[in-house]
Amino acid sequence: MAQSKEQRILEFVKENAAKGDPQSVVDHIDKYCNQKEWAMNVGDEKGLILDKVFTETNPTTVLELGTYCGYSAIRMAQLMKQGSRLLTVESKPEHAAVAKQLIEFAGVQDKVQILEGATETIIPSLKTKYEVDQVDFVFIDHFKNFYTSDTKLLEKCGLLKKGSVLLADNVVYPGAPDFLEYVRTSGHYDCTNYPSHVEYSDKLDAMEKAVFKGN
Ligand SMILES: O=c1[nH]cnc2c(O)cc(-c3ccc(F)cc3)c(Cl)c12
Ligand SMILES: [Mg+2]
Repeated sequence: MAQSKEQRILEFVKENAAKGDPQSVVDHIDKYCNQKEWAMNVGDEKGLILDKVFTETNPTTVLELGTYCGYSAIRMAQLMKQGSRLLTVESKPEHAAVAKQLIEFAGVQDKVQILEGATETIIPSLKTKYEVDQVDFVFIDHFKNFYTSDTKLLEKCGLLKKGSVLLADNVVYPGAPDFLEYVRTSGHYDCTNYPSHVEYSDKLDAMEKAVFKGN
């Protein structure tokens, strides 16, 4: 079986990064994806926006939609306070397998739980199966077609509280126009746009922060 790009990223990190050092893992993923093969990690430029919004929120319960290789999960885990937890949802088993190994190599496995499956199936099970009450921070970075439906599902399942922060990647490229329309016009969110660029590229992109105002 030929090695996948994600497996090559994992191998590069294991051979070059410092084990147990999340920032070293993040830096080496960026180094590989800048110099060798592009990959859809949030990256260093948008990663700084993620860090800033995450730190401002200082969340206890974090949900990520779209794990991929675990880059943003590792980035967030190193900023998380004692006793907080990150649940990250990944639909592709081969991506979840690489993410699990990178998260363990980084030493943040005690804070991060990977949930394999479709978001529309997992979100309704968070309260009962994963003992989640409400989420303080949601990083949306899976597929643009599911941004709006998953946001509405989070609302319907009572997972958002006044002040819960949604941060969505790629709202310009590949783009999530219906999501922007929804959060900006529904009346349930206070929105902020953060212009940036596609990871490891000069293509324009942006992230959108949407703070839930309560029901
Ligand atoms: O599918 C994605 N999910 C989560 N994040 C993504 C991302 O950050 C970037 C891209 C992307 C951008 C430009 C390009 F030329 C090819 C791919 C995708 Cl496609 C995703
Ligand atoms: Mg993305």
